[in-house]
Amino acid sequence: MKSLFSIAEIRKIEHSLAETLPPGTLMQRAGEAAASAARAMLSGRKILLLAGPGNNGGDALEAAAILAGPDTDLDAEVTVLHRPGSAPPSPETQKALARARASKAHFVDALPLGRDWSLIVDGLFGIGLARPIEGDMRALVEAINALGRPVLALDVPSGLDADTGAVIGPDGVAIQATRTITFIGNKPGLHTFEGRDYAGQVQVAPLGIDPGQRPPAGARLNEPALFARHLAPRRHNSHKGSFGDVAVIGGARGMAGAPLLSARAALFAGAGRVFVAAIEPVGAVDFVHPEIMLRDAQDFDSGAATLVMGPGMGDSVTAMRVLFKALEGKAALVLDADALNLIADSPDLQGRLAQREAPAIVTPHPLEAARLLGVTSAVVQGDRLAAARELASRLHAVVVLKGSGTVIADADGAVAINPTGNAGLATAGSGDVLAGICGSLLAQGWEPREAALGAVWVHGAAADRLVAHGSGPIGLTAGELPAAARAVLNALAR
Ligand SMILES: NC(=O)C1=CN([C@@H]2O[C@H](COP(=O)(O)OP(=O)(O)OC[C@H]3O[C@@H](n4cnc5c(N)ncnc54)[C@H](O)[C@@H]3O)[C@@H](O)[C@H]2O)[C@@H](O)CC1
Ligand SMILES: Nc1ncnc2c1ncn2[C@@H]1O[C@H](COP(=O)(O)OP(=O)(O)O)[C@@H](O)[C@H]1O
Ligand SMILES: [K+]
Repeated sequence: MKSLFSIAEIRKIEHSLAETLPPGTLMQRAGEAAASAARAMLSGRKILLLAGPGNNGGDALEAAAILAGPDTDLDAEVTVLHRPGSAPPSPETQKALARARASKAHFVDALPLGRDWSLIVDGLFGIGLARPIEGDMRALVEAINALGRPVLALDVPSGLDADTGAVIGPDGVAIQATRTITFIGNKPGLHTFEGRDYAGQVQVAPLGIDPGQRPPAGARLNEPALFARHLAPRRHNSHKGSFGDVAVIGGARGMAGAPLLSARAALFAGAGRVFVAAIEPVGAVDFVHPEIMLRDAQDFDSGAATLVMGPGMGDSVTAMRVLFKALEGKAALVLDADALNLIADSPDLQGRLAQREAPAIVTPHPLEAARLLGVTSAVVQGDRLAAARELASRLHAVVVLKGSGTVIADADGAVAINPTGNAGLATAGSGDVLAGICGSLLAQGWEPREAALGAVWVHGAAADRLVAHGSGPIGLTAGELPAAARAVLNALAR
């Protein structure tokens, strides 16, 4: 189980352990884990450790004491840049400092000239960062980032909020790490918003704490185990009616491509029959995928189909009418793009959505989520988990808050962050593909939460697969995603 612990949850674990473990045990273990991670990353002889005023600095000092200590077989030059604060350090940090001072580590007060560090270890601030990094600490962070050397961050890159993945700001700075070794448990902020860029590869050091001893975490990383039960082999004796119908409703004038992308994705993700009911009909057939049945949204009877509403739908009277009808009906719904903007403008439609009994998945990007919540997109991004939770509870739906580290939340408060995907997805139409996959899995009988988790995971993995084969991230197109998603789904099913 890939748990993600908030700062408050980690502090609670720390408090309960303090009663049973001798003082300083956790810091010693953190220092040992940090020293082995540093050795594994090291290619060269010069290590610089940055030690800040708190216990994160203590971890770095422990690591320095080990790397340059009497028992080391490491042939390296260890330099420590120690920045104590005005308040006295904790007793365990004082001990770590004494051990580091007694080692062969060389202490400096300012960043030495030269850029030939083989590795820089960031122990400036961890989960105790209380305000933006300012003054000479800020200058130090900027100077370290400008060096462009490999950086191992301890617990969390200094300056990053471990809960939200936001650089603590306004206009804040954070250490740009190559790798982050995070202690006790994994943390949400390392995996969403700016977190993935700042943390680099994330490694968890449990510090000898049995995962079973930790209380349940409030969030987790998405993984196939969360939805794999729906990937059972298909029965030989099945027919197109066995895998559900999807109808994509959208496509205002000039926006015909959006519902077609959704429909293709629904088809490639395994739905039995796929329709496009267009607001502004474009033609009789999709010549690339003649399997898709094209209809006119005005007089379309969707029957029992799962509806994917919104791709390129616009805000015309017709769009409003079909949305209203869908909210009145009993079909499972995926609401995306313009459908979300129409709902954001109408408290009545929001109320209707919240009161429906049939499943609904809503797939806002941060601006659409902001409109639905009546805040700015900066507020949404400032705490993506909270925004997704709030929206799921208000709309009584599964919420997929898109972006780097997509957040999936349900009305019961369960939250997951998705680890797949890459910046190649930052291209027009990739959201339409995601909505189509969501609809397809719903139509095939997946539970809404699992359909959302599965669709987001597969969509990201499809993009990762395309990048691995050289078709991205530069120039990856949304139209390539459905076939890659199909390959990912079949690989998972095997
Ligand atoms: N929680 C635990 O059980 C463990 C914690 N450990 C380490 O301890 C860290 C947390 O330690 P702390 O609570 O001491 O917190 P930090 O070391 O993250 O920093 C807190 C210190 O920085 C100061 N400070 C905060 N924001 C500042 C700013 N913007 N500018 C200047 N000074 C600022 C505070 O006044 C305080 O002195 C973790 O991230 C981890 O690295 C480890 O030793 C392992 C076990
Ligand atoms: N940098 C990124 N890393 C991972 N996923 C991303 C990134 N940028 C965008 N995405 C994903 O791409 C999709 C974009 O959807 P959206 O913003 O609705 O675009 P559009 O409406 O043009 O299709 C979402 O699934 C989003 O999570
Ligand atoms: K740090």
